[in-house]
Amino acid sequence: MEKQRIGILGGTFDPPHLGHLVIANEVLHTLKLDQIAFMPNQEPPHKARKSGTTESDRLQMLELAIKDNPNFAIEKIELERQGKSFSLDTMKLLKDRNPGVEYYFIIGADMVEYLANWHGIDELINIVSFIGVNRPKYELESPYPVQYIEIPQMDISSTLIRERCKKSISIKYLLPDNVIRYIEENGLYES
Ligand SMILES: Nc1ncnc2c1ncn2[C@@H]1O[C@H](COP(=O)(O)OP(=O)(O)OP(=O)(O)O)[C@@H](O)[C@H]1O
Ligand SMILES: O=C(O)c1ccc[n+]([C@@H]2O[C@H](COP(=O)([O-])O)[C@@H](O)[C@H]2O)c1
Repeated sequence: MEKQRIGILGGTFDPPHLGHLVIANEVLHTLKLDQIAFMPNQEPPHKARKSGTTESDRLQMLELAIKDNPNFAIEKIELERQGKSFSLDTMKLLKDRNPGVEYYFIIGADMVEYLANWHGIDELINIVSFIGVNRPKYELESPYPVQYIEIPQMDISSTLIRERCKKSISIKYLLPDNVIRYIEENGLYES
């Protein structure tokens, strides 16, 4: 039987935005994958989260963001354990749980540049295939094996959205309307 092929888009998703959705869709179709699993981390290994949102906020926003796409799913494995979410630990666990699945780990160019600093990267590259996508202001170059996929450039980040909310600047069209409603109804990112 052929292995199932799943793309993992790991992230903090604080909040999820159109950049994430476009990446997922482009990689899904270019590589003809069976599914893209959005994988929210518990605690990002390389940056501090100061936005004040809860794990439940991030998860609910992600659920809203992907709900109309049958090829998108959420992988909650990193929310099951406390502490920094090192991708090596996660992917070993996922491979053990699902030996019949081939995993493609999708990263933006900022993470491609940072790959040398990932915990246990030399082991991780033997477990997953890395897929790199372009992102404005970052180079798509790495000494590690990364397959590059060209996507429409989008200079959108969660940081930009949080900053705009703080200054009461419109975030319309940068992320799905139902996620914007969640942010407004729950007063996220206001201070
Ligand atoms: N606009 C974008 N273009 C390309 N890749 C992106 C884009 N936004 C996010 N990514 C990639 O998606 C993954 C998850 O990103 P993350 O959830 O940290 O969003 P972010 O916008 O980078 O967040 P923050 O601004 O809070 O650092 C990372 O691999 C990141 O490189
Ligand atoms: O394992 C690591 O050392 C490591 C270092 C930096 C980032 N990552 C993972 O890369 C993904 C994108 O990170 P982020 O913070 O941009 O959302 C997310 O799944 C992180 O857990 C993993």
